[in-house]
Amino acid sequence: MTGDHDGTTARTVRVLGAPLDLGANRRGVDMGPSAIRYADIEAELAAAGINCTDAGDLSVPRLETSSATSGETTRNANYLDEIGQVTETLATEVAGTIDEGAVPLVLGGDHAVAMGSMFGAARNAEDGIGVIWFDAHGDYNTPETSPSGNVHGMPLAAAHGRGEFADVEWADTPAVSEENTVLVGIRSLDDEERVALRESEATVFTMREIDECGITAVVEDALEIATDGVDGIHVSLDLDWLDPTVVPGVGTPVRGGVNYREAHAALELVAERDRESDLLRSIDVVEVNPILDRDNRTAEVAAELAASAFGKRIL
Ligand SMILES: NC(=[NH2+])NCCC[C@H](N)C(=O)O
Ligand SMILES: [Mn+2]
Ligand SMILES: [Mn+2]
Repeated sequence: MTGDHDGTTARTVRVLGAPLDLGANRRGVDMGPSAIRYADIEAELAAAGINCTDAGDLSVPRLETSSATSGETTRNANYLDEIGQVTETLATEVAGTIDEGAVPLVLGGDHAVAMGSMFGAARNAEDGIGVIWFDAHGDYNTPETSPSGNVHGMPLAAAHGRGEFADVEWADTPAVSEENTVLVGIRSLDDEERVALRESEATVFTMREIDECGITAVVEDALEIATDGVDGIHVSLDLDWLDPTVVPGVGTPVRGGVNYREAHAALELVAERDRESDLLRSIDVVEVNPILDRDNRTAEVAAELAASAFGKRIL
């Protein structure tokens, strides 16, 4: 558990910028942390009654100066070694933040940063952690199955130690419990990724389940499954979870996503459950690409959703 907290004692949040873009094949996502700060995440969190400190950005190798040639060192997982250097540092920061009794809010960067967040969140979690993965994509490829070689399509499979990731010690995170992993809002899977997800013990709520049961019922179920028997959960929010009409600034948009209110409803439920039972260990908010955005809209939505996850309410 991450400390006592009954709704009156506010959470302390530590913002960690992770401007990584080596996991995606479209540049610009490295500017995500700046854009989300520009959207005034601190004011949004203050409105949620949150004490917030900003630890700045991790240093990240630049593509321009990187000596790695994609694919050569690690088969079909571009820049995997460089990404590992970043996520190892991030994991240490995340674990340290949790030790201090604060909640790390990781601002991506591409979704590969979640490997570091989960690794750090799982450290010192005796009973393991659950994960709720809000995304259009499964991010369940491995180097063997990925059609793109982009590591941002692999972080969840990496945490579960699938395929080649079983031998990557900074990625494989046994304390991330597969049966406590829940994906929500999925609508784009590659063929082999679909097979891998079906085989896994993770629960997948696709857009179809949201259509049928509504976002509230789905997220309540997700919280139930993710928190069962573990020390807490990591929440990973890929902005492409939302419909591209709401968030134009993402690199891999997929139509048919959740709308603005559904997204808030989901994260408000996370906050509500956290108030009751103190389950939130860490959050990441990823894949905001300001180059593709319009008027910083996607970063604003990212900041607002983070505030909802930490308890900002309408009334
Ligand atoms: N975090 C993301 N936006 N992931 C997109 C992944 C897209 C595709 N499934 C791939 O593996 O290349
Ligand atoms: Mn995605
Ligand atoms: Mn993703």
